[in-house]
Amino acid sequence: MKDREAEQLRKVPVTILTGFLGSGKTTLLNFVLKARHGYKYAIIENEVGQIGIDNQLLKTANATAAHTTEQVVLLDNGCLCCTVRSDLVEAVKQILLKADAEAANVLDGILIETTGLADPGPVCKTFYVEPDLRERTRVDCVLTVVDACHFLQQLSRSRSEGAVNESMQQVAFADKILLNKVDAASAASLQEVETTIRSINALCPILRCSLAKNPSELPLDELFTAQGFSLDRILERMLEKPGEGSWQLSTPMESSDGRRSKRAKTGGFLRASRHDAGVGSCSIALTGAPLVIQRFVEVMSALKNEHALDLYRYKGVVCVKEASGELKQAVLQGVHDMCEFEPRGDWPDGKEPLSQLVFIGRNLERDKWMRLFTFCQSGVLDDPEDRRGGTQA
Ligand SMILES: Nc1nc2c(ncn2[C@@H]2O[C@H](COP(=O)(O)OP(=O)(O)OP(=O)(O)O)[C@@H](O)[C@H]2O)c(=O)[nH]1
Repeated sequence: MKDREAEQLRKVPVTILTGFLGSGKTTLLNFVLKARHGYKYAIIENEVGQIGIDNQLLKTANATAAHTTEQVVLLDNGCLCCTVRSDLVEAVKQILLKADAEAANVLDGILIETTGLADPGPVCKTFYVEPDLRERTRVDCVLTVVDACHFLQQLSRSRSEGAVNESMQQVAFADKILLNKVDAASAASLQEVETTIRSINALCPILRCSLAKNPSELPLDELFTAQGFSLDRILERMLEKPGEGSWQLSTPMESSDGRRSKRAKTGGFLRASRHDAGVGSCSIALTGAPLVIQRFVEVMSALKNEHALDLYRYKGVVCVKEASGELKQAVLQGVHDMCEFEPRGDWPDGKEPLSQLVFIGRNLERDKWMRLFTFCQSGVLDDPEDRRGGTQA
């Protein structure tokens, strides 16, 4: 295993658990607290309001489960995505201190249950920007519980003008989805829910389950170590399955300019699939030429600055050309304005350059972005013709 990956795996994985009201989050956490599954998780519960009901339910469960040593911490001072990030930092530090103090207390993970209305973005960001948390923990996955019986209804319920559609947002953010209550839904409606989920988030794995009926069927270790944020894992998955699902190429790309299209043959891209409110997924694939790294970095940073609020998740593996002329493989992943981009070795000799990017969020301007990324394919930095092109971005 590479050093970088090994170092990441040494950190305590943090799972951000979301899901609309009543989807089954507390049922899942109760199972985690009560069952003899052999893992030790600390749970951070976020509730808005004066009285923490879920927390009491969880505490009851914990009290009857003497064999567990998990901790439950309640943050009840407001929604995690809005107001209590310092509480969150403090809670995580306390959990780590306790684990350090008890030699036998090997912590398998920290689970954070957000309120049914939270944007997980700022929660993720807290773990990247706070040095102590970054040192000891890693965001592993946004896990979204979907209620198979009520999801379609929740998705289309009327909202005030401009209000966020939380159910849609939670699906859009997900690295993994637990499609819950399958015991109470028909095969046809399950299929319809899955198709709708796919129209919002074309990427994430969907695991059907009955958290109340058959919780022990859940592969907890896989669930809480999904590595949805790991650059190495993203690279691995995309190289393993380059032609699957949202990575398939479809509509041929229209070149923005004939001269460039001769130099850089472009593969195509999957048209954005969208639900209402403009939330959807959009994949872009470019072949025929690498992306000039400085241009790509410039385009990505402009894109995330301009669209930070609307970009829920984005991931990609790209073939970049460095100033030296060398081709490298690089991986990126981001949430809102938080973006990680790192090289992952040389581009394999003889392999045709291929860059694949996926964006999930609102108001995805795929045609415009496609033109911008195509522009990144042209020229080399010391080429005067290329410099002329640079002013057109
Ligand atoms: N039929 C069925 N019902 C379930 C299942 N899982 C949970 N429920 C029921 O769904 C209801 C809501 O479950 P909770 O776990 O409280 O949901 P939650 O997401 O924590 O809800 P909030 O705290 O309101 O956000 C409860 O009555 C559960 O018993 C399931 O697998 N099948």
